[in-house]
Amino acid sequence: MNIDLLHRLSETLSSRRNADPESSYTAQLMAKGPDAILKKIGEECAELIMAGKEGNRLHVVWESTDVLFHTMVLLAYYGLSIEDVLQEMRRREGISGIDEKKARSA
Ligand SMILES: N=c1c2ncn([C@@H]3O[C@H](COP(=O)(O)OP(=O)(O)OP(=O)(O)O)[C@@H](O)[C@H]3O)c2ncn1[C@@H]1O[C@H](COP(=O)(O)O)[C@@H](O)[C@H]1O
Repeated sequence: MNIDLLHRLSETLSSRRNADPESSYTAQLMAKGPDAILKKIGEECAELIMAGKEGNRLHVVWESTDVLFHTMVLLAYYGLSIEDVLQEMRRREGISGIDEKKARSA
């Protein structure tokens, strides 16, 4: 994964928070508020599920990118970035899924 690209994209998305809604797709989506972003994530997740069911690898990559992009828009909306997600992934590194499940239910 090209982490620099994700950091650059995070910065761009963060700069869209107070941008003119007419100036970009992201600025327009953010101006509509969290419900609009969440609706978009829901739609993109549904499209990813359909792509996964059909088994078209290119389609799976395309829809995964849409899900990741819109998730990053939500993060930026709340003043977060991909770095916050990477930090959580680093924390989980080496923790088995079973340990994580126990930690969540504790
Ligand atoms: N990676 C993306 C990206 N992925 C997907 N999309 C947009 O997400 C939307 C996906 O929604 P759909 O597939 O449903 O397409 P749609 O029907 O056009 O969308 P809706 O009108 O229904 O919302 C499309 O409009 C895509 O253009 C993206 N828009 C922007 N980026 C990146 O974000 C940066 C900032 O974008 P802007 O703020 O828009 O300039 C860009 O430089 C890109 O690097």
